[in-house]
Amino acid sequence: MNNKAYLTNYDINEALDKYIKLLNIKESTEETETKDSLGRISAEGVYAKISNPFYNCSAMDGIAVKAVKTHGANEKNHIILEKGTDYEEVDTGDPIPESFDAVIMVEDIIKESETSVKIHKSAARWENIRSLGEDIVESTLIIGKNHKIRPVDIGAMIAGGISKVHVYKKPLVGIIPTGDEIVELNDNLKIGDIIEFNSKMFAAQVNEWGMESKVYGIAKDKKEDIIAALEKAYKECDVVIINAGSSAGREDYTYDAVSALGKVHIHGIAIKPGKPAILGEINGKPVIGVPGYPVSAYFVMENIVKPVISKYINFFDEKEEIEAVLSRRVMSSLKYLEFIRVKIGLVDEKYIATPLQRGAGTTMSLVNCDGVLEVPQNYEGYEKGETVKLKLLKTQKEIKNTLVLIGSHDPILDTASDMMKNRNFRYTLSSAHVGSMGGITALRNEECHISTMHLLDEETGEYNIPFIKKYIPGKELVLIKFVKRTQGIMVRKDRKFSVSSIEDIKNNNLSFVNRQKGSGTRLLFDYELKKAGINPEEITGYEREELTHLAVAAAVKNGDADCGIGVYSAANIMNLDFIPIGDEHYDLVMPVKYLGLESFLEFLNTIKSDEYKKQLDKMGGYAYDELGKMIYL
Ligand SMILES: Nc1nc2c(c(=O)[nH]1)N[C@H]1C(S)=C(S)[C@@H](COP(=O)(O)OP(=O)(O)OC[C@H]3O[C@@H](n4cnc5c(N)ncnc54)[C@H](O)[C@@H]3O)O[C@H]1N2
Ligand code: MOO
Repeated sequence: MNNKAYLTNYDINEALDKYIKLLNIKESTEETETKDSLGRISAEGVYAKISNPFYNCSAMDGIAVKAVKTHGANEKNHIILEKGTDYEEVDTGDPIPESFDAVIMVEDIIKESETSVKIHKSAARWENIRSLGEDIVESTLIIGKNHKIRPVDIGAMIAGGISKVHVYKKPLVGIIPTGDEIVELNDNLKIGDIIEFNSKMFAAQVNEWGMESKVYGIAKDKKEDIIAALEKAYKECDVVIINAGSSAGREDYTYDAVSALGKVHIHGIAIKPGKPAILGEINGKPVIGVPGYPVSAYFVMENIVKPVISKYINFFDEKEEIEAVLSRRVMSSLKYLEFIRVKIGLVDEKYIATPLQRGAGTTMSLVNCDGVLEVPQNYEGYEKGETVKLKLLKTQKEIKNTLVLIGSHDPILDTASDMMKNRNFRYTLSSAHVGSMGGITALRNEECHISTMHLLDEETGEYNIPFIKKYIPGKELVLIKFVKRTQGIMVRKDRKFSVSSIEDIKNNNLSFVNRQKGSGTRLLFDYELKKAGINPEEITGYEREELTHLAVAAAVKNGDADCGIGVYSAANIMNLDFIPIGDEHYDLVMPVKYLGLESFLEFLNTIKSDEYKKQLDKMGGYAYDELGKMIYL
């Protein structure tokens, strides 16, 4: 260990202010073809060189006339005009021949001969003429400075005679992934390898911000190697990002490498995730150490790297903000500004935000989140039900078109979600897997549109309805039959033990992986244990919990446990053997008031389709003879 272990805890805004002042970034500009300038930022106001139109021209197909010659024409009194002296034929956009000052539309004339027409309506001066500069007058401002150029701006600039435009030069951002265990994605991965993907995400972010990126090869965790990579990159690029090695470990050399070639201004910022970020400089160029964990890395890129390097182009798109009601309490450390990923649903005209996993290594939480809640430093957090401001990572329209499902997990939800998008890209199914009882709670608290559950009432042998009546009384709900599915014991095909029943798990002392409390599968397992007269303590691994059928199957496949309980399809997907223990009802429940939601109708049509049922057959272990049947509760 070394002296870097003590990081500072700089307020992010103070850190940015200080760093940006020290760097004193000077933007540079270049000329680009106007037609290629989409998304670039204008470095000066653009003024029209010519007017548009730059001569008086006809706005319609017809004839150019002298207005005075048409006066007196009406339905009763037709006037005859002679070609050449009284009129000339013109098409839309044609210049108005000299001495003419109005245009009559072709629909309003009657041809008398090849050289004469009859009119029954007089024309006012300048009628149907686009006069010089009607659209753009020479010397007027088309777009201002520091403006992100859009397709319409390109059109207007070219109409105004601007073939080239001054824009800020895109900074070239060099990205260096580091680490001995980091490898490019390949077909021969071994235990201990970490797939390199951060640099690809960074490059895409930089491109999205309107800048250029260059990803370097992976530098090994050796000080000399990192210094060599950094030296090359800073000479070739305007900005350098070094990924990982930012904290205080034995092999974290970013700090030393930046110090060897330049200076570290700040190491350690009061944000979570992302605290070990390093803000340094080599010869006036920003060199930023971004933490290795992908989620930390994402937030450091968006909240530190982006505002700093946007100084090269004097612009960045800010994320849209909305207000939402929190569905759970959010606790946060007083020490940091915390970025919390949230799922957002529009339920009953109100945005509801549900916090997602907080781990810094959970890339999927970034994929699945719709927005970010920032809990300021010195804040303990927010209470459930509080209205908070969120930064959106999706559009409000996308959120509006999302059916929010919270409840029990089954792989057929992924299939439905995928198929629904395929049928109509506008609608999305967002499902959060919190178990059947979690689904009941979400329905009761109005956090979701729809829930999935499989809850067996031991007394009556009936599924789901007794639980809904007990836990969500007084709400108008509808139960929609989904599937009957087979649950069973999942085991590896190459097992060296025998198992044909729940009793065998105990008798053969097999290690087990369980589902979380509140999940229907957990209740089923407990029910089966009780029936067999087995005490949970007699099951090795009873306390180890996974959140989904697939996670249980993966643990069994990986050899972390001998067996687990789940649905047939999960065993099938993971190529495991399956010993059935019984069938159960996996149903949908929703408030009646959502039956008309467009996203729900799309979902319902999807799961009722032949294509979907074919897919269920392929996955195996599902019966769907009642699918879609509605029972009003
Ligand atoms: N003793 C301490 N340990 C850690 C501290 C600390 O303060 N004291 N801070 C933790 C925090 S917070 C973070 S964040 C990480 C920062 O880690 P580093 O920046 O030093 O990065 P590494 O340890 O080298 O890597 C961490 C982790 O990141 C993933 N990774 C790295 N590079 C890539 C890449 N190019 N593509 C994809 N994923 C990558 C990988 O999973 C590494 O294991 O340190 C904590 N530890
Ligand atoms: O700062 Mo680390 O970035 O909390 O995960």
